[in-house]
Amino acid sequence: MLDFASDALRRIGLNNLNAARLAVLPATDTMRPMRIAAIHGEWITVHDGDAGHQARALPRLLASLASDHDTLAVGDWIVVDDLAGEHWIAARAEPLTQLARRANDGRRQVLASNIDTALLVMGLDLDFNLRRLERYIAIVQSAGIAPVIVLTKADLAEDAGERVAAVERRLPGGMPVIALNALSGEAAALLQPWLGTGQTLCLLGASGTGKSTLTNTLAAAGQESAVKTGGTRKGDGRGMHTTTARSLHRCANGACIIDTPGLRTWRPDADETTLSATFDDIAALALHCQFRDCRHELEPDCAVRAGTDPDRLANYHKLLRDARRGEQTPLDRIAARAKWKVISKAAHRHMREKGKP
Ligand SMILES: Nc1nc2c(ncn2[C@@H]2O[C@H](COP(=O)(O)OP(=O)(O)OP(=O)(O)O)[C@@H](O)[C@H]2O)c(=O)[nH]1
Ligand SMILES: [Zn+2]
Repeated sequence: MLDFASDALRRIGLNNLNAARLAVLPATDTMRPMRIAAIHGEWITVHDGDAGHQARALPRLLASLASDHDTLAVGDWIVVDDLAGEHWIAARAEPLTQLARRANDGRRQVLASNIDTALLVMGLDLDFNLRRLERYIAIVQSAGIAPVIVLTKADLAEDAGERVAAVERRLPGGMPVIALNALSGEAAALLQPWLGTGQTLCLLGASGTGKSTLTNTLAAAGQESAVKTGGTRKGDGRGMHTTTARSLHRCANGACIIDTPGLRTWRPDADETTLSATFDDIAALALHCQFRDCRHELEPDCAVRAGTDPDRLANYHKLLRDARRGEQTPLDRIAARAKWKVISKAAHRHMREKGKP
C-alpha cells in the first residue's frame, strides 16, 4: 500500500484526483509515491516533498509508455521502488493533464504533466499581442488546463487600464484577467484563488514578460507564510527551500509552479504541427476521411466534419489559418489572396454556367 498521508506530498501538488490515480497502481511495500521534478536524459529527479532523489525508469515502463506515444514528463506522479539502494520509477499515474507539442521529427513531446492552471503572462508595456494570447488560451484549454491571464508591469504602463479593458473585451466572458506588478508581494494576494493546496501552475509567455520575477515573488510569499505559521522542517535541516528541485517551485498556501526549460522555450505560434498536436481528436478522425489530404472543409466523406463539434472545427481552422499566415512572408500572403480570387471566380463562373438552361 502506498502512503499518501504525508503533508510533504501535498506541498508539491498532490491533490485527491492525483492520489486516486496513484492508488490504483500496483505497488509493493518498498515503493513510494513521488513527483517528477526534472528530467535530464536518462536521469530523472524525483521528489518526495522533503527531498529530491536521482532515479531511472524501469525499461518496461518506458516501453509501455512509448507504445502509447507517451513519455514521462515533469509533473508526473509516479511510484519509485528502492532496488539495491537505487531508485527506479516503476509506474506512472495517468496524468490529469498533459501539455504536449509535436517535435520536429513528428513525435509527440510532453512538456509537463498535471498542471491545473496556466498563468498566461503578457507585459502591459511592449509585448502586447492579443492574437498570441488567444493561441495560448486555445492550446491550454484544449489540454484541459484552466487559463488565467496575467498582465504584468501594471506599474510601468501608462494606459494599463485601457489595455486591460481591451483584453477583457476580446476574450470570452468569465475568463480571469489580472493586472499586477510582478515585483510586488501583492501579486500573491491577487492570485490567491489559484494558489490553494494541491494546485499546480505553470507560467507561459514571451521572453521578458516577467515569468521568473513572478515565480520568485510567489515562491517568496510561500516562504513567508511558512515562517508566519511557524512551519519548520524536520529531516535534512536545510530549511524551507523554495526551489524544490530545479523545476518544481513551492509557493503560497501549498500550490506549486512547474518551470521547465521545455515550457520556457515553447511558443504557441511556433508552427502548424504544434497546433495540430493539441487537436488530437481531429487528427485521429482525419485518418478516416476519404481523401488522405482532406482539409475537412468541403470534401465529401469527411470523418472530421461528421465527428467534430462545428464550433471546435471552426476554431481549429481559424487557428491553422493564423499559424500559416504567421509563417508566410508578405509576398506569400499576396500570392495566397490572388489564388483565392482565381478559385472563387472559377467557382462563380461554374455556378452561372450550371444555372443556364
Ligand atoms: N516594473 C516592473 N518590472 C517587471 C515586472 N515584471 C517583470 N519586470 C522586469 O522585467 C524584466 C524581465 O522579467 P523576467 O522575469 O526576467 O522575464 P521572463 O518572462 O522570466 O523572461 P525569460 O526568462 O526571458 O523568459 C526584469 O528586469 C524584471 O525585473 C513588473 O510587473 N513591473
Ligand atoms: Zn476530412
